[in-house]
Amino acid sequence: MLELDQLVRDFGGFRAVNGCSFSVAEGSITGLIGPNGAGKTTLFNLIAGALRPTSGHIRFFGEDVTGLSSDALFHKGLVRTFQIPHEFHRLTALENLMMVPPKQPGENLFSNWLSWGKVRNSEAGVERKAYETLEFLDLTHVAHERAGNLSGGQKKLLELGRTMMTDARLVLLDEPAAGVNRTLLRKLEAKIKILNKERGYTFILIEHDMEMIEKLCTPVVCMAEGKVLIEGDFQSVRSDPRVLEAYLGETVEPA
Ligand SMILES: Nc1ncnc2c1ncn2[C@@H]1O[C@H](COP(=O)(O)OP(=O)(O)OP(=O)(O)O)[C@@H](O)[C@H]1O
Repeated sequence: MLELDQLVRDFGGFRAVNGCSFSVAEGSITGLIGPNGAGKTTLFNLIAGALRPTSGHIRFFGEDVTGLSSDALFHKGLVRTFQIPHEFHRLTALENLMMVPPKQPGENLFSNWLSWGKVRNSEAGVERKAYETLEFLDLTHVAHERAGNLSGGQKKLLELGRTMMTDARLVLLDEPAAGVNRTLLRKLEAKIKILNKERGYTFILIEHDMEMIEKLCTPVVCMAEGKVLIEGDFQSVRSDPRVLEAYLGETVEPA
């Protein structure tokens, strides 16, 4: 589904991503781990079109999408969520979801005039879908609450919900566990699993919470110093001495 081919990204004289290559299979949940500063978020920004690579290529379903804008990628089904959820604080949870679908007929004043019936039907459809999404996430009790008043975990669920309002194929989740309490975390994991198994979403997940990585992710890709250090199942990656060395910054003898 996604192929990264020798991606490089420089910031001035500093190379944050240094020849990164790996592939993501459709239907997988790939975990992206690595110590602080390994280049994970920069790589996400390259994949999602927020940054242009200095060199290298990105292919999505075989098409070279290197350098496409995040908007263009969004329309192709590649969606990213953020470490800090980007909800509209003053809008309700329901309205936040209704904001998402691109190219609603209601967006355009001229088409409003020409086909107001179509606009009304489309908006009703969007509202229904938004309610269904809130039901799926067990958030109906906060449907009319301002998003700014939701808890950190509820905001993460809402962010996931925004991906469900699109025709997402590949979702990039940036530290979904950060700042989420244990109970909501289990719920978030369960929802990600259902979206993967039943709705066919493919995920790449940056996470420092190894419990979440272990539960959800195969394969796991470990980055260090802008490169892929090792890729494999959770157990083999976790027990690899190079991974321990990267995290601890010192050589550890294999067990
Ligand atoms: N806009 C920028 N300008 C200059 N340097 C940057 C910029 N963005 C990232 N970097 C540097 O690139 C390196 C990789 O950062 P990045 O945020 O991608 O790491 P990360 O693996 O996501 O880390 P963390 O796990 O701490 O979030 C870091 O040394 C960072 O300081």
